[in-house]
Amino acid sequence: MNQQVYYVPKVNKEIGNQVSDYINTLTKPVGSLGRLEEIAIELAKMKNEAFPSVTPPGVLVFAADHGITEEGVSSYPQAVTAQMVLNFLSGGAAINVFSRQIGASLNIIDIGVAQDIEHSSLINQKVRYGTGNFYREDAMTREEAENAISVGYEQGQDMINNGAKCLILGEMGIGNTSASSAILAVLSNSDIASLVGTGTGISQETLLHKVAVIHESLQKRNPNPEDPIDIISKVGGLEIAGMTGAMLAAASNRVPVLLDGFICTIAGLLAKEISPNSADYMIVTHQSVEPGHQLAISLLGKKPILDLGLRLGEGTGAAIAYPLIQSATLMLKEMATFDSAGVSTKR
Ligand SMILES: O=C(O)c1ccc[n+]([C@@H]2O[C@H](COP(=O)([O-])O)[C@@H](O)[C@H]2O)c1
Ligand SMILES: Cc1cc2nc[nH]c2cc1C
Repeated sequence: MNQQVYYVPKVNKEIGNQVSDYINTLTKPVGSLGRLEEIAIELAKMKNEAFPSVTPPGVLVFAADHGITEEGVSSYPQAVTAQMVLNFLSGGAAINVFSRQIGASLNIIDIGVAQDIEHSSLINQKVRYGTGNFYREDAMTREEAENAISVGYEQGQDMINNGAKCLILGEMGIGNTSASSAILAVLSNSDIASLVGTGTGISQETLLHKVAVIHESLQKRNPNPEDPIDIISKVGGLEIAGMTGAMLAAASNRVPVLLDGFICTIAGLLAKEISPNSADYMIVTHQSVEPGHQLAISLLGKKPILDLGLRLGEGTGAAIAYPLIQSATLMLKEMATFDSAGVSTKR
């Protein structure tokens, strides 16, 4: 296997206990800020700081194409990936709107779009022109899978070096719910039919076809469940591997990562396979409509914050949840304690 090693420190449980005690001294009934209190404690453990900050956030959107689209598994043509990249670059996509709303820098990375795109703001890190159609051939070579992870790692590191205090990861790739479902079936040893969803919105008839295509592909490709690089190279996606790499960079730097929907969470599972401690730096921001998402979240050992019926991708759900995570940090930093405010704790 000879896989590259990514060092990720353990989170600091001790500081988590201290912050938990401190939260109980703030001017509110004990436990009354519910999930926000848990998030504040998690952030403190990740950052090894009593008063962690997540401001400013940095958003990375990885775009790539999927050869499996040749099998008719998506309701949109492959060309939409490149068209949406241009839309991201001109500021009109949902992730542009929400990134502006939360004051985030937004980087768009072409890690494997099937056509050349010329734009001064595009980060061109194309590993190859889309994946191979995994119904007929491997999605990519092992080397390409490793390169895509390295590209993601470098992009994550750059965003952190430029001052991002948390990373929001998103993707764009027509066909990537098929790749993600295939990866999840391998990692969870589950029946593919229970995981596959309608992605961008296919009919029930096409859904049955999608299940059959992925089922047969898995039999033909037979990825090794113990080897995440093998899984990526057989049935994966370049943008998925890119997000995995960015998550490893964040975790190595003790920077929290806000996970978006189904595809992003699958990248999280791969990062956890590569470096188990990395999962401790991930926050699952929402529950996507894709049926496999619930299983993926539970394999990460997480609870989603929001359930808004989202199925867009691009990092949008994570950007929408960001203000709540910021609220958790501001609660810690700005609320008065009973002592300092002269408020009584007992009747
Ligand atoms: O994030 C999600 O949970 C999600 C669920 C369904 C679809 N998507 C987006 O839709 C595209 C993949 O859908 P599909 O049907 O082409 O496999 C891809 O660009 C994703 O960003 C995203
Ligand atoms: C229009 C469109 C926008 C998207 N953003 C993420 N995935 C997408 C898929 C489509 C089809």
